Amino acid sequence: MLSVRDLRAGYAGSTVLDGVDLTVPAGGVVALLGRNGAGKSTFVHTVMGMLKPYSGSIRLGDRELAGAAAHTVARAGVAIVPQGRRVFAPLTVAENLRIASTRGRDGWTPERVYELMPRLAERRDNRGDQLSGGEQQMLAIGRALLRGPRLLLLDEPSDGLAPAVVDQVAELLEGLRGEGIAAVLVEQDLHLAFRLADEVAVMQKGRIVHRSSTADFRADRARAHALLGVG
Ligand SMILES: Nc1ncnc2c1ncn2[C@@H]1O[C@H](COP(=O)(O)OP(=O)(O)OP(=O)(O)O)[C@@H](O)[C@H]1O
Repeated sequence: MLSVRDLRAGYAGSTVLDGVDLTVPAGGVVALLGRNGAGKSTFVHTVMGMLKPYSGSIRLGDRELAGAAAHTVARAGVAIVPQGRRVFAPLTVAENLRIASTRGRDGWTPERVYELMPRLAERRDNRGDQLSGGEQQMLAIGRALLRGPRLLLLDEPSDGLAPAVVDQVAELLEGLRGEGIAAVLVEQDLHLAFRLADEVAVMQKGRIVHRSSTADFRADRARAHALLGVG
């Protein structure tokens, strides 16, 4: 589904991604873990076409996307839920969803998003900046779904949310499992990552240094500690 090979990218000539190899099977969820500054956000931005790679390959199915502009990558079926959520603050929930759903691909409509997230339906006339952090996160996910993605890039969906709200976001993302949407989940919250992901990839200094099933990763606490500095 997603197949990234020897991807190199960075900022103004500096190298952050130093030869990343990562595959995500159709419908599979891979948690991308790693310490601060490892290059996880840079990776999702590069896959999304927001940052042009220096070299390497990003294939979605049989389509090469390395170097393509973000709107081309989006049309190919990739959607991002960016870190910090980035909903349009002056627009209402309904307006935020409407501008994201110009194509209504794969049957995703605002009504279907409201069914999945009843809280958003209740808040449909509230402005983006009147929403709680959790509601903003749900709106950001709803906006991404309206693109009808085959691959969802989630950059720290738990960031800044209270544990109870993280739980709601987790339930929402679990509810998407049957949709066959593949996902790369960048996450510092290991409980959330383990709950949602089938597989774990660990990035260190712009390279993938470990890849295993989530179950295997969880079973080896010493290795998790060595890779992530956590117990
Ligand atoms: N816009 C930018 N311009 C220049 N350097 C950047 C930019 N964004 C990130 N970097 C640098 O790239 C490196 C990787 O950052 P990145 O945000 O990809 O890491 P990360 O693994 O997502 O970290 P975190 O877990 O803290 O979000 C860091 O050294 C960072 O300072």
